[in-house]
Amino acid sequence: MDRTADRAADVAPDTGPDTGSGVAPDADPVIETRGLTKRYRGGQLAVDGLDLRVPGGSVFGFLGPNGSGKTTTIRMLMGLVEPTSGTARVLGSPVPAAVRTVLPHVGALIEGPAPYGFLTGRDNLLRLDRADPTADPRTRRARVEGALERVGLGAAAGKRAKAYSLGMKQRLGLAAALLRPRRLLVLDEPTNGLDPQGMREIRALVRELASEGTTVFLSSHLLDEIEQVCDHAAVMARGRLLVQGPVAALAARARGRLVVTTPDPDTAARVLREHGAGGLAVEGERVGADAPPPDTELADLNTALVRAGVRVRSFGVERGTLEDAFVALTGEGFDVAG
Ligand SMILES: Nc1ncnc2c1ncn2[C@@H]1O[C@H](COP(=O)(O)OP(=O)(O)OP(=O)(O)O)[C@@H](O)[C@H]1O
Repeated sequence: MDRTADRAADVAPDTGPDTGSGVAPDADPVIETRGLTKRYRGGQLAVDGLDLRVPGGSVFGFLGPNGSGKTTTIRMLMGLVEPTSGTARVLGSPVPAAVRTVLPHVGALIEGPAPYGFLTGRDNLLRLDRADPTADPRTRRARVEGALERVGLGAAAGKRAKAYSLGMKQRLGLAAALLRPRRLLVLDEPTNGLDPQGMREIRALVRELASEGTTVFLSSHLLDEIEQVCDHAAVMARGRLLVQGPVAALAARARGRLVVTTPDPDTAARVLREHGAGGLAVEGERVGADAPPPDTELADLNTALVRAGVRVRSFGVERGTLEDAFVALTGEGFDVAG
């Protein structure tokens, strides 16, 4: 394993391009853990010395393959699982000690949502709202209708929940979390089991909520989901935090690939090799190589290709992705099956 994987690295917020998140780097953390660890009774070390910092106002992606410890972490943050050691603060208060004062400000969607199947979606929400002693009964209807509309369940509100698809149940769970204003939303794999359209809708909703100032902490095993929705991320593997920071800075750590498209791929590969390029791969008319070090003058490389008679159709460095960063950190592929 790469040595950098032995210690979680923080990526300095100001090293990457502007993420457009509007999150000040020194914003008070909404979630902060120190050495948070969970060893299950069977001896399984599910979370190992986690130092997590989620800035206020961020859309924070908690990324890792299945089994990397995301759900266990979320359960510790919500006071559902007792940590073996370490500390955690949510909205500035220690959990699990202060979980009763913290949780009313946190909307959580953990595990598969389990509405009452014999009740309609609307009646499920009315029931939940009624169970909340702080909810004003006079505004209950409006609150419930507002939450239903927000998640796109307005038209299906009168159907029994047992007739709902998984995606509709997921939305109903989100609507329940949105019945009162929340400072923090914690969503465990919110798009799991959804079709592409359902995924797009949930992602758009997450962005909308974030734009209103709610911090969103969402776990996912989907790299592209984190890149699309989140401005900050932490990457987990085997219970340990590999890296955290702004998504743009994380992706920038991966050097990306130099890609040349040409009808003369063999000559191009030879010239690149002669100029010290590593990781060469030829695929049809596409020649890829590890991106050269930042001090390399790309124009010189291009000139060398042309001088050698390579007809260059396109030439450039493709930006590194979070997946590249993950592979660089772990030396492994991002295996969603765990
Ligand atoms: N209640 C439990 N008892 C024993 N081991 C557990 C328990 N819950 C989870 N584990 C183990 O802890 C490790 C981390 O699991 P966890 O569910 O936190 O990971 P995850 O990243 O959320 O994965 P997934 O997306 O599959 O839920 C796994 O090896 C899992 O088998």
